Amino acid sequence: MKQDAIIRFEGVTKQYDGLVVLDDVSFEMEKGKFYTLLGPSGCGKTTILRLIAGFTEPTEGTIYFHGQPVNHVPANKRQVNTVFQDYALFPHLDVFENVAFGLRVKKMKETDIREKVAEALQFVNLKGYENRRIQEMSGGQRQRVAIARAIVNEPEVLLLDEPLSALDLKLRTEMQYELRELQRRLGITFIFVTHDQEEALAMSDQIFILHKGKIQQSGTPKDIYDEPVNRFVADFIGESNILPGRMVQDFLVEFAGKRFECVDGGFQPNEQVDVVIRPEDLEITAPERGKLRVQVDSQLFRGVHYEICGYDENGNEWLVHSTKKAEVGEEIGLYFEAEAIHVMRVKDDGDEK
Ligand SMILES: Nc1ncnc2c1ncn2[C@@H]1O[C@H](COP(=O)(O)OP(=O)(O)OP(=O)(O)O)[C@@H](O)[C@H]1O
Repeated sequence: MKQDAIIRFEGVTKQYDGLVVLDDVSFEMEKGKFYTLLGPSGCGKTTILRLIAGFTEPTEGTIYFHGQPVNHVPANKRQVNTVFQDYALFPHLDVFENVAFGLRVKKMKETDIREKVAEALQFVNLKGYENRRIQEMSGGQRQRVAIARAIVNEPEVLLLDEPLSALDLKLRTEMQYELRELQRRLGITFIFVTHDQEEALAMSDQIFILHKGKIQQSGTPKDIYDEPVNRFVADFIGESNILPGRMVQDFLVEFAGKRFECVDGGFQPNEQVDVVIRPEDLEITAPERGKLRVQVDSQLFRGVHYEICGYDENGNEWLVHSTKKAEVGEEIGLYFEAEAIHVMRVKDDGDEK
């Protein structure tokens, strides 16, 4: 175990009425990092948060905080606070009293409460809003009140369950910066749940990708984007061209009816593989200069690039992001470096093939 692991799951399974929601999940989280649980609806993200918070217990396996088992430790005895999707603020109380709530429950002295609430509101840039009613606050401000209410308790871990999903895109992007910055300043562990892959890539130190009750991959945003371990991850994170292929030998892979040099090794000769090439790693050339020939089927202007879709001679679909324009019906060449080819073992990702 790492020295500063604050939370550890060991073989954690969670079932509801016989339905396996988490299946033998193990991981560690360190102090002071920004973690994101990412995955499609129903993959078990909220269940992990509920297990960490102590709202529910594992069916099997053990959860440790600082190396101590906590399966039976109640929620109010854990150094964990949660910011919920709907914020769960008290509409009849003003901002100050919403933030002070947990401290009053703990029967803290009034002077200490004033000091701590002021500090928490300062942290989320809401100084001066103490006497406002919740109804008079915007969506982004309510979000910040909810965060202040959680951090005022000085938790070791802050759980955030899709906290930005109610906000419009512009505010959401602003709050992404704010939350990330807040986490850095506070230095506490944030565990953030989202099903938005761009949000996860932008905010996290480490991402856990969940699917069908299993962690498919964990790593830094860059690791996961550059080196997805299976089809599910490659497809879920960013846009990808994913093709079935065969490893001829190390550093030589066959797909789309041709052989290409690549930088991946350690495979069995003739091993079946999946090949990923990101759309931005494809370059449009004259047909005779490309590694593949593609007939352009559609084109969309996306502001920073054109999104071009076409088919090669074998009927494989190709998505290309390019600053160069192409004409529908035109034959183009696609060039890519050996480094752009990412070869993955055909691993079971829980999906029916
Ligand atoms: N208390 C419960 N009783 C029975 N089934 C539950 C319960 N809580 C969750 N589930 C089921 O467990 C599965 C995982 O739920 P969970 O809320 O963890 O998913 P999620 O990844 O957070 O999804 P979403 O993004 O939609 O919130 C779902 O199929 C859900 O219906």
